[in-house]
Amino acid sequence: MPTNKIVGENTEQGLHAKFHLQHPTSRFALNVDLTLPDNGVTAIFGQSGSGKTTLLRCIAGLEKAQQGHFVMKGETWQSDSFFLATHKRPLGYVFQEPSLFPHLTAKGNLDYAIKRSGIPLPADLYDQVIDLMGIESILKNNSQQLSGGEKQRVAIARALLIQPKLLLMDEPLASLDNARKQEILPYLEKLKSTLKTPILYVSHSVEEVMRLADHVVLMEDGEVATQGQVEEVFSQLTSPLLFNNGTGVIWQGQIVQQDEKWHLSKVSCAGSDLWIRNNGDSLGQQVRVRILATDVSLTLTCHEDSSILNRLLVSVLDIIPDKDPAMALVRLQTEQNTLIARLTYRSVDHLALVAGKTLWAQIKSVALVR
Ligand SMILES: Nc1ncnc2c1ncn2[C@@H]1O[C@H](COP(=O)(O)OP(=O)(O)OP(=O)(O)O)[C@@H](O)[C@H]1O
Repeated sequence: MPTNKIVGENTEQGLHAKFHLQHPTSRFALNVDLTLPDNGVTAIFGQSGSGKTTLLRCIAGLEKAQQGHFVMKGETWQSDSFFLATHKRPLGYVFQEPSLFPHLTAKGNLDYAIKRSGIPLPADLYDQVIDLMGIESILKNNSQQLSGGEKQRVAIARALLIQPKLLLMDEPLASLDNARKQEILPYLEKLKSTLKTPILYVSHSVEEVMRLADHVVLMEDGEVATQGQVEEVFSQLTSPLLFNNGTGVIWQGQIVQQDEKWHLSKVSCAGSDLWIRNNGDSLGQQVRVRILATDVSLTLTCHEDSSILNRLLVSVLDIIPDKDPAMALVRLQTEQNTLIARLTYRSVDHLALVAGKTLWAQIKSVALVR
């Protein structure tokens, strides 16, 4: 494979994707110019028809954009004068539907992919991937006998065994029912924490994005509406897509104290401490918590006589109208994070909320998402 280094450009790190594509048969146009991290999970998030799959297909070389540039860690896959064919791009692609060969066993599907990749497999990688996806016991099963969730785990293992430099996942959970989704999500979390390969993960599920993503690209009408760290994007409230029942924030933290008596753990999140139920996480562990806007209420004084465990001193950043005309989303500044409370306008008026006002946020529930 050619190395295709771009001379004179600082592109040794990160992914650079620039595409302009106009489908001849539709009004849709993709116009993106993105620089993304070359590690962790980047979620491509957006409503149906916003261009998420088209972007992934351009990166894979499955869609030939009128103008296309793609450089990964200094290696050009596409430019004005160069186009690396899809089968030569070192990527794994996991689709919504697992698409295994029906006449082969799970193992047969994996062996076929390894052989086709032509890259020698390090001795321990096979076992590591099988273990990571938890598919040891189903390897001998014919792929037609596998459940939807098992098929998808085999398909992910297959994508990993070709040793990709980039893993593209297009709504890998979309064809599964909720129970199967919940079954696979822990495998994806394990994958993310074990694997060094960057993952571009297309989804329109807030839950999946909040659980898995480090970085988020929000797509609207073929363009990038916003992008950034997952905590940043969800606290901005710049897009109508972020206004729904799942509106809330994500905080990164660390377990700093265990309370054996009450089965609680204290999570320190950039200067704000939160008590959560002890989920068996060990001291020092990095965790991610999600606080829904509907679980935050505001008081002018600190209510220590309340059943609510978590109270933080906050100041009002801004007040944004919700989709429901009776409701407002109040963005709040904590020590170093942003918090969002969903209140009625009547409460906003009653508390005389204005930007800069200091008050107490009571957090009814904090969910551990990782
Ligand atoms: N081959 C094609 N020819 C014409 N139009 C297309 C083609 N492929 C996609 N489109 C259109 O491009 C737009 C973006 O489609 P795309 O599949 O990228 O969206 P998406 O955000 O991935 O949506 P979803 O979440 O529903 O999968 C849509 O309006 C779609 O109808």
